[in-house]
Amino acid sequence: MGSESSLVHVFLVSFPAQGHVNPLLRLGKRLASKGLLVTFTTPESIGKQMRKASNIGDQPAPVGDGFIRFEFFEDGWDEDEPRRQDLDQYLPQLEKVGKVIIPEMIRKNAEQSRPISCLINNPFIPWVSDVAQSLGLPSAMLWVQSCACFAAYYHYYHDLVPFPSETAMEIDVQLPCMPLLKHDEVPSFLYPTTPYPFLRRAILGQYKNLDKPFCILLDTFQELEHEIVEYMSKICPIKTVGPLFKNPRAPNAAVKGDFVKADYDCIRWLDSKPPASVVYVSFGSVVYLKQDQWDEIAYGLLNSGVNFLWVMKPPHKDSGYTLLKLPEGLLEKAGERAKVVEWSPQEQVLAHPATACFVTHCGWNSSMEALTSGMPVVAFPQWGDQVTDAKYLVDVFKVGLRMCRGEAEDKLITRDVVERCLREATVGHKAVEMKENALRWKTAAEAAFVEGGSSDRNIHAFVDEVRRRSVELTASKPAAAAEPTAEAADANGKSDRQDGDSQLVVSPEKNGLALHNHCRKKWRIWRLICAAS
Ligand SMILES: O=c1ccn([C@@H]2O[C@H](COP(=O)(O)OP(=O)(O)O)[C@@H](O)[C@H]2O)c(=O)[nH]1
Ligand SMILES: O=C(O[C@@H]1O[C@H](CO)[C@@H](O)[C@H](O)[C@H]1O)c1ccc(O)c(O)c1
Repeated sequence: MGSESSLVHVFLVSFPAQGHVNPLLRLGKRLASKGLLVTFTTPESIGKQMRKASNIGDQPAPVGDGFIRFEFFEDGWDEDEPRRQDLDQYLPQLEKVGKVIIPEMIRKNAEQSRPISCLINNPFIPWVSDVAQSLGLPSAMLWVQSCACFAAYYHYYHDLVPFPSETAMEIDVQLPCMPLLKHDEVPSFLYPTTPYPFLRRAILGQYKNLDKPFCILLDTFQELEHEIVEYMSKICPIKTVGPLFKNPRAPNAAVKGDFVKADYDCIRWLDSKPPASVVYVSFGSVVYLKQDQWDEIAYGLLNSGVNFLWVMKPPHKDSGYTLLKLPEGLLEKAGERAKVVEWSPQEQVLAHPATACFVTHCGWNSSMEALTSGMPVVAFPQWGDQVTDAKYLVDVFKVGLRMCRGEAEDKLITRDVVERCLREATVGHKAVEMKENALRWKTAAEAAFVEGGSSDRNIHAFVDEVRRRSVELTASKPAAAAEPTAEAADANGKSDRQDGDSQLVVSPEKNGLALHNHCRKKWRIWRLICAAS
């Protein structure tokens, strides 16, 4: 392991949501384990929660051959600003502030002998690749959903195939190398009637900037989405690097990004239960069901006779949702059969031998975690990618059964249906078949992430490319940075990339680049001295 400041340094910028932070942080740990210095950043509003819930310290944490460290930034709003819950207001604010503050953070890191060689962002904050370009730095993007969803949004954005529209609401969608998607299996933000047009805008924003990252990393694996990965890799520079939540070389479980402290009591409770006897129920960090649906699920769980572990997180105070309650007396009736927590250590729950199946909203992180843990699912998708993930989990990967088709159907799933699904998922031939398939995916996932597997090779190639570009950055003359060419000046401060590969960039942020080079030269001298002594 090198000293922290002698390593190639990548800077990860995350949108502040749990489903975004988790995969980017996991990528960070993976990159660190391969010998990079990784700085992870997201707004302080979330940083504060992460520090409290996940023991994030001020010092760089060693992970494998490298290190990970955290720097949070102020998004310019008060701590309790309710507008953060409104993406149409929050995303422009984040962009306005981020475009100023991220370059400052990068400059500071260079001054402190940690020059940055690459920026990586996740969706909803595509401007990070503009920042990288303006500083003459390479950038990459981590897509945090399936490759199938990546392809669906891509084809929608470029208008390549017909999607449901106001005049043809219920058409099925045929995308290349994908199963036929019924109108309600397409990512629901693309429905003409979506109540979340702001989320469509947020996701599609990334596609405007898709030519900027030199690489698009996907938290999936080649063998899982074989055909569509192959197809999309002919169009975009994608690399599958999942499942990211497994880090075979350097797990460093101490570095976590939970916003809420996980309740480990539930693991002790699981320890007391027989193998494959517990249904785990969680709808992730954003989905919030209606009270009447909650009641039906509660009675379905009670009537089915299964043990159940249920995550009931309180809603954000500004979300407009009211606290969901369990029907009176239900927990008393369930007694030792039930455990309710506000937030679980989900990875451990899914890996626990007592857990039989997972009732999930089918967010992509939960879907990947279930597949990789060999855990069958009962799909209860609501919106966005969840409806497409449910289709894949049930019909393509064959590890689950469907309890609902999504929020757009506006249908109450009754306690009888819940009970029937839970029985089917836990006992009988369907349950056995789903478990066998899930275990096959677990094995395939392991083969992808172990040393030499498809995802490991892709991470390795990515790290090599970051290193190569870092050397190019170092080799580029500070003089070039200090004197923009006429062409670059004409480009009004935009980067002056000569070809796809060259990162010899003239930018208005010339001081940043000059500093980068200056510092890297200092290191090389320092390393020579160390080697000699
Ligand atoms: O009680 C819980 C519920 C969720 N998660 C984690 O939160 C993330 C949720 O991401 P996902 O994409 O599944 O759903 P989202 O919250 O983004 O809708 C996953 O990594 C889960 O492991 C967790 O640790 N404990
Ligand atoms: O994080 C949000 O949405 C979740 O993102 C996951 C990764 O893209 C996805 O798999 C999951 O299904 C989504 O629930 C999110 C959505 C809306 C919003 O206003 C947020 O602040 C975050």
